[in-house]
Amino acid sequence: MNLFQPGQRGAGAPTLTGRDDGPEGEVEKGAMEDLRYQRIVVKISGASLGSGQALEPARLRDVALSLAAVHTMGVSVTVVVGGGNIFRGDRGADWHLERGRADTVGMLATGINVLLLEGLLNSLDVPTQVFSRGPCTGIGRQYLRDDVVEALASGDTVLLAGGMGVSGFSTDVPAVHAAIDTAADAVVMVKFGVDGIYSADPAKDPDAVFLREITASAALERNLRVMDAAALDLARQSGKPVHVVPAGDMWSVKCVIEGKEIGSLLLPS
Ligand SMILES: Nc1ncnc2c1ncn2[C@@H]1O[C@H](COP(=O)(O)OP(=O)(O)O)[C@@H](O)[C@H]1O
Ligand SMILES: O=c1ccn([C@@H]2O[C@H](COP(=O)(O)OP(=O)(O)O)[C@@H](O)[C@H]2O)c(=O)[nH]1
Repeated sequence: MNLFQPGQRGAGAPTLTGRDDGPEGEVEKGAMEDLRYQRIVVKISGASLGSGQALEPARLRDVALSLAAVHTMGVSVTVVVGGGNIFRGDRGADWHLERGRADTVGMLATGINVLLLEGLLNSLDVPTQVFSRGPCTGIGRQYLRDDVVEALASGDTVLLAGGMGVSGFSTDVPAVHAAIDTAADAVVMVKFGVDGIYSADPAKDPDAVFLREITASAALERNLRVMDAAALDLARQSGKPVHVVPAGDMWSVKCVIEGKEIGSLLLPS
């Protein structure tokens, strides 16, 4: 078992292109045909934005730098941001909230994260457009597929707030959904506290075994909880590959795009 800690490899003072991070930090623009993917959806788990705390500026900056590096490569990116660092619907009972209301709070939390991430990306000269659903409506523009596709075509990085905009989902679902909507090649899920998919939750089962690849059907059958079942099923149906990579390696998304072996691959079938 190999659980990464956030910031493990991002501790230096990375440049926009990540050139200070050794060979895997090098980013060259212009060789698009050499890249594994040219259009992706990145799901950022809220917990990645603050190790231990809800939000840490240094963690947000690492995430923004990693997305800036991907933008520099010329890759088209839609970013779906979670809210679990601030609030999750399944915590509602602690706050005497019924589930629907608690999910509304969770969706609003994704909006806070998106606004902060947008600010950091803009400070790095990454052009962004924010789209939103449900209770986050008013942050950026309403999510409309054609507008999102147009924003990506203009070269802007798209940020999505509010998940699907309705109760009962995690933000893993809108990540796969956005990949379908934007005809993305793949989804990259940046997960906190884990470096990929395991045979069981490695935080609970010391005998959990790392799985380099697994099909979505097998993950569903084995009830693996690295993402929610609805997202697994959507990945299976849509044929979109989903990479699960560690938040603790700030260049993990770039590594996936470059075709390097990192994390686990959920194969659609
Ligand atoms: N089969 C599994 N493989 C990997 N991680 C798993 C698995 N089942 C559950 N997990 C948990 O999923 C978490 C990552 O999901 P993430 O969305 O980042 O966190 P959260 O669900 O807390 O928001 C890890 O911290 C890990 O403990
Ligand atoms: O379409 C959605 C997406 C999210 N949520 C709520 O928002 C919370 C935060 O999202 P998520 O748990 O996916 O955040 P992450 O764990 O990825 O940070 C969830 O727990 C849900 O309560 C929701 O109700 N509908």
